[in-house]
Amino acid sequence: MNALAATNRNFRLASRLLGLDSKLEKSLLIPFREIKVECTIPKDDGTLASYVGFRVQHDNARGPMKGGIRYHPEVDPDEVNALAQLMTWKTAVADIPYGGAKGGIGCNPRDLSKSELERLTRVFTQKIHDLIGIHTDVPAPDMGTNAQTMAWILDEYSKFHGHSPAVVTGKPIDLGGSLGREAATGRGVVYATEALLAEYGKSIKGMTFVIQGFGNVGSWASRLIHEKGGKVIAVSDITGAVKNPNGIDISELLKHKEATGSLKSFSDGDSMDPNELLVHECDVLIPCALGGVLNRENAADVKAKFIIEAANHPTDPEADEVLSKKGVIILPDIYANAGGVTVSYFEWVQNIQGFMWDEERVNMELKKYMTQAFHNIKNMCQTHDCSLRMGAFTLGVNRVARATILRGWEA
Ligand SMILES: NC(=O)C1=CN([C@@H]2O[C@H](COP(=O)(O)OP(=O)(O)OC[C@H]3O[C@@H](n4cnc5c(N)ncnc54)[C@H](O)[C@@H]3O)[C@@H](O)[C@H]2O)C=CC1
Ligand SMILES: O=C(O)CCC(=O)C(=O)O
Repeated sequence: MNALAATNRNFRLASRLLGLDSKLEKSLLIPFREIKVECTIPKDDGTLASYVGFRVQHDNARGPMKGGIRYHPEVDPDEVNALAQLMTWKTAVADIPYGGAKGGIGCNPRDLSKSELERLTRVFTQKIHDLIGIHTDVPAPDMGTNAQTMAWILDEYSKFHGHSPAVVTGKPIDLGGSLGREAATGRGVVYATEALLAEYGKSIKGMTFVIQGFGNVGSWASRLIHEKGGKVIAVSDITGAVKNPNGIDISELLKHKEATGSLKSFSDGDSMDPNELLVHECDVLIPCALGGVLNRENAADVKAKFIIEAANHPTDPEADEVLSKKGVIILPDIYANAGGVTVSYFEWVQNIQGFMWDEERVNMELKKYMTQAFHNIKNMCQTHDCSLRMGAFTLGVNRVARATILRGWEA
């Protein structure tokens, strides 16, 4: 099932649990606006190359639309649509005053030089600058993009609209970024994991973790879990996978990756088949890379007791069913990875106030939001006698539905 069909399915299940009116259900599913633009840039060798960029603005009932921009070869309209919709429910679950959006460009950032990436980002911004804005749609980083990408968007956008730091979040600190934003998604994953494990009388210390993806989210989650005494026994990224049953020294792995650009040939662990990683024996599995990685092909073989969805949409509905039957507890993406957008919200607030918070305050507020959201999800699980995924979906969808009705949807 593709990402959009899966997301629509989860939304509809939540809508039925909430007893939403069918016309409202339909209106909440249809995106506010879908943008598709052609971006042609000169490559460094003087030839021209064309790429397709997307921005899907899903819903703005609760506030400006918010969500990352992804650079990846598999970016397609359905996936961006699904990810935009997930942002709508995610911002509502986190209870931050935003709607949902997502963007992407179908390209492989690893094949582009820094100056080619800059040109591509600037052309994309030129095509969408009239449709984004501080109070309409605020982009941020996602897979394949980072603080530098946001700096280029800010610069290009500001040529048309004047200096506007709050138009993007996840910016470099020197351009108005927030302390703590870079680590925020991984840190939020850790707070979410702690909240979940506490329900089972467990804590991170001493438990074994397997982590897929060692980019922004995966590396920060690994680092913080390692610092809290968790044993990260296997990690993978696009370059390969490494395991060590005694626990990988994450600071050494970070240094190795920095020096070689790869997880290969790490001396403090053995290399392993990346396909084996998701079914490796562990207490907690944390996918931090692509969507759809847990599917009908591998779900039955998963050995983890807990899955924390740091990636967006890592588990397709078929796998969800198999894993639930096996008793695996899944903490859903629209909650587990909400730490990133929550600190993006703090960044936007700081830009609008023209006042910078210290990192301690950012992390303390993040913990408060993540803990509160977990308790709200649990309440929904009790009310509707449902899984954590449906608890999160009913929480998010209900808040968006209420805002939509209050704004006069029936008029
Ligand atoms: N950056 C953020 O603040 C947020 C990111 N997310 C989600 O977290 C996930 C990761 O995002 P980032 O860390 O920002 O991206 P990133 O681009 O910094 O890192 C992605 C990582 O995934 C790895 N990867 C790619 N293909 C892989 C494969 N086939 N097998 C194993 N590893 C593979 C890459 O090598 C890299 O280590 C995505 O699903 C994203 O949507 C969710 C919320 C916020
Ligand atoms: O920080 C943000 O605004 C969005 C992060 C994002 O794209 C996500 O949560 O999937």
